[in-house]
Amino acid sequence: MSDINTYLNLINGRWQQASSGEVEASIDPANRHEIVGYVQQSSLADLNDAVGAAKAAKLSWRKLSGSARGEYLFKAADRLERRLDEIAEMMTREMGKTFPEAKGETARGVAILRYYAGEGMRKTGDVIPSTDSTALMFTTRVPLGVVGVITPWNFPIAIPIWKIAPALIFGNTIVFKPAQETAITAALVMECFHEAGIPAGVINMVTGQGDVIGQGIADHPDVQGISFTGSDRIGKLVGQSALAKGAKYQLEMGGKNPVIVLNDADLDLAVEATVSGGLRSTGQKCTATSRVIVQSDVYEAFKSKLLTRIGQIRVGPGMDPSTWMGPCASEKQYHTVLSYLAKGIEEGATLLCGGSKVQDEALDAGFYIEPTVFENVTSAMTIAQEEIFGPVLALMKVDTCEEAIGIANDVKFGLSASIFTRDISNMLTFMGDIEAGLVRVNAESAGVELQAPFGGVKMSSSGSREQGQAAIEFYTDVKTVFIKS
Ligand SMILES: NC(=O)C1=CN([C@@H]2O[C@H](COP(=O)(O)OP(=O)(O)OC[C@H]3O[C@@H](n4cnc5c(N)ncnc54)[C@H](OP(=O)(O)O)[C@@H]3O)[C@@H](O)[C@H]2O)C=CC1
Ligand SMILES: O=C(O)CCC(=O)C(=O)O
Repeated sequence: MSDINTYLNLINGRWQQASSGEVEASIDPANRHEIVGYVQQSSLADLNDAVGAAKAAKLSWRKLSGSARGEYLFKAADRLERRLDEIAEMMTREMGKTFPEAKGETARGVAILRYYAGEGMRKTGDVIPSTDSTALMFTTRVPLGVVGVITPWNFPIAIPIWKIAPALIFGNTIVFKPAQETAITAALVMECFHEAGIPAGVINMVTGQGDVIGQGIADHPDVQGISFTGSDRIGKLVGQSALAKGAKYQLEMGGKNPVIVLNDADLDLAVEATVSGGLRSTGQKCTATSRVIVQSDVYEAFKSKLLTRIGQIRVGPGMDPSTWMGPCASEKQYHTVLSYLAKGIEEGATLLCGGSKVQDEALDAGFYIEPTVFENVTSAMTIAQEEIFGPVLALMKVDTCEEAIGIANDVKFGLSASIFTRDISNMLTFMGDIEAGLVRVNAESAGVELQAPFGGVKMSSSGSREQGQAAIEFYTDVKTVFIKS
């Protein structure tokens, strides 16, 4: 283990080993024999210490002015920006995303920190006229207290920061449990907060198994709010635990996002957006395109352009500048995707390209899957219903816009959806009838802007919104104040 770094928990301002003394290797998905580093395999004792530290720090943190809290976020943003290449490279080595995408995500983390640093100077309430003319009535906002942040591996910087930054600026303290697959990247982000001089206990990170540390956060009586992104299966467990103890919770749980291509669409634009939305990050985005619903007159032309474009994709290690698409993030994810490919074939979908691991000896040690397109996919099939989280597109042919929207809505998820058309009435019908939190017209299904509300409907979300001004709704409680002179 001598040349490979070991990363520690951050508890009460100190870097600490897990009390179990156990560590876990983080593996490079581009080469399963490469250990990127070791992370702590923590126990509930470590989690209790972290929650205790966050609880002890919460009063002095909430008593600071918003602008004073914002200063720490500005400093953390500066640190992250200075270390952008180094931290982005770690992300690529830990979870396989290409280096340009990892740099883009790290830069997004910097921008999110600065956005919320500025929020510390903005209004937190309204004056409401009372029926009593001698009274002053207004609303103000108070923090929840200790907030638990549980995050996945697919956006190891952006997702933690878009939860942590608003939680901090509105006066909460944090216990953060990143996905174990990307716990080193998370530790480097924590270093940026630590180097920014954030007071001890305000932000704590404990790494370890989800069913121990994540579930422990969800169950802990001193954690008053939980923000979770991940699978719908685990999201439900987190929501039930939070509800049982009376904590506020927020769940973001993925999608089965459709792109509709109508007869009057700009096909080149639609193809480019389908490829980018479906296959960037190896399809591992909750906003990724997975169903492509195409109107019959342009179906063959669209299919042919799509297959030509996909044929040009170069799969390889994320650090290789010629790579367009990297490996799946982990062995578990790789096997999950392979099992969906087998299921698609078994249930009668027709394979147009891809369909298996990449057949290239040079890539044998990595978790590489070919970009895959199925056609003759029906809504009854598993690959049209479940989130695959891999480089897989399902083509579905329809006759009308209404039929397309009906199929698009025929899933339990409702995160993002896009349509390609030049017809304003089709755009308006889509905007009104599609069951999705993010509606995109002539643009890919992925692509979230930090200043706009983000979240879904149905099983994609617990109903609240993240990012932008919407974040204040989750990370604070409203107090209505009535003062009589
Ligand atoms: N909406 C999205 O953006 C994402 C969706 N997914 C979907 O989920 C599938 C599985 O991915 P996976 O990584 O296993 O997602 P999970 O939902 O298992 O993991 C998300 C986070 O929750 C933690 N966790 C695991 N078990 C519990 C628990 N009982 N209580 C609280 N927290 C827990 C995980 O920890 P740890 O992993 O360290 O054990 C991780 O930090 C993917 O194939 C994809 O379909 C996955 C990631 C992101
Ligand atoms: O599309 C994006 O940029 C964000 C996607 C996302 O939040 C996710 O995959 O979890």
